[in-house]
Amino acid sequence: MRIAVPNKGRLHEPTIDLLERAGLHLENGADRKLYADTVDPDVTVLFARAADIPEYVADGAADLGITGFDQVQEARVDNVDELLDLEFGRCRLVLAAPEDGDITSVDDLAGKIVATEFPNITADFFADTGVEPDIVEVSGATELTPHVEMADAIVDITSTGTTLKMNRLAIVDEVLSSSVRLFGRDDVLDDPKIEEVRTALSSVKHAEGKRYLMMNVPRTELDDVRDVIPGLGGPTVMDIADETDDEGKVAVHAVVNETDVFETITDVKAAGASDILVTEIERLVE
Ligand SMILES: Nc1ncnc2c1ncn2[C@@H]1O[C@H](COP(=O)(O)OP(=O)(O)OP(=O)(O)O)[C@@H](O)[C@H]1O
Ligand SMILES: O=P(O)(O)OC[C@H]1O[C@H](OP(=O)(O)OP(=O)(O)O)[C@H](O)[C@@H]1O
Ligand SMILES: [Mg+2]
Repeated sequence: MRIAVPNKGRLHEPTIDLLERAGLHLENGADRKLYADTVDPDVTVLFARAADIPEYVADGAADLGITGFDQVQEARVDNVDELLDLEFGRCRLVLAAPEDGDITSVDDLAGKIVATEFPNITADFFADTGVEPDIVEVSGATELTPHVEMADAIVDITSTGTTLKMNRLAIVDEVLSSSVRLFGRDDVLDDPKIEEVRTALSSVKHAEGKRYLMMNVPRTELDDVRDVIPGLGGPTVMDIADETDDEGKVAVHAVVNETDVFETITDVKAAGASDILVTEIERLVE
């Protein structure tokens, strides 16, 4: 089974990092190589441009792909299904025009020119509005085009808004909201290996922002401690195998949201817990 992932750019590192955390460690993958083996002999990773990945999957060069939702939409592939939102690479495709110009709404673009790296998404967006500007495809530096009279407006990616601001462009409308997705070709989705990979990746996402809390609690205080743990489901309670432990303590383990850890420690301590340990969680398979 082959997974196509971005070969460079901003999505490359976080994608490799995610595969590694999911246990799909890459092997024999030197810089500039086009593919790498993984610890799983059935899984190979292909490196391709973020924009080409949907085609790779649709055509059968790869079975699974990881790239931005914007790229999947732009490729207009109809034989791939989304399997998981990986929740990084968040950005928006927006319609933007010069801050001090005449274009302040979609309607102002009738008969005008819009430049974009995403002509298909842009065409679909305008088809829904009934306004039909000319769409000019560019391959980068889209923000420049309104200032050199190539276009009246642009459809481009924004996340922090810095690039738009630097180029004195204002958002007119939102076209699409994107993040990185795992997707697969529909004729291979029954393969159990696909579910294995999906589960491994989603277990990393589930573990994000969670901590594992362990503590010892006198049996007599167990109910009080249990009451103050905001766990995912109830905490796990285990006997401590210690014959000399005449107090009768138990070990309590719980998965807690990172944001609740500080308060929970204070609360369980006050309720009688001791020897409290907090650890990170690599993966959480639900
Ligand atoms: N500023 C951004 N913030 C968040 N995500 C972004 C941003 N720019 C691009 N992305 C996401 O990354 C994907 C790949 O972007 P792009 O093709 O521009 O590659 P890149 O990482 O910029 O590398 P390069 O442009 O050097 O090839 C986009 O389709 C989008 O999903
Ligand atoms: O809202 P911002 O945080 O400023 O991000 C938006 C910019 O990010 C992307 O460019 P990128 O940095 O990938 O450069 P590129 O044009 O070389 O792809 C995108 O094409 C925008 O220009
Ligand atoms: Mg880019």
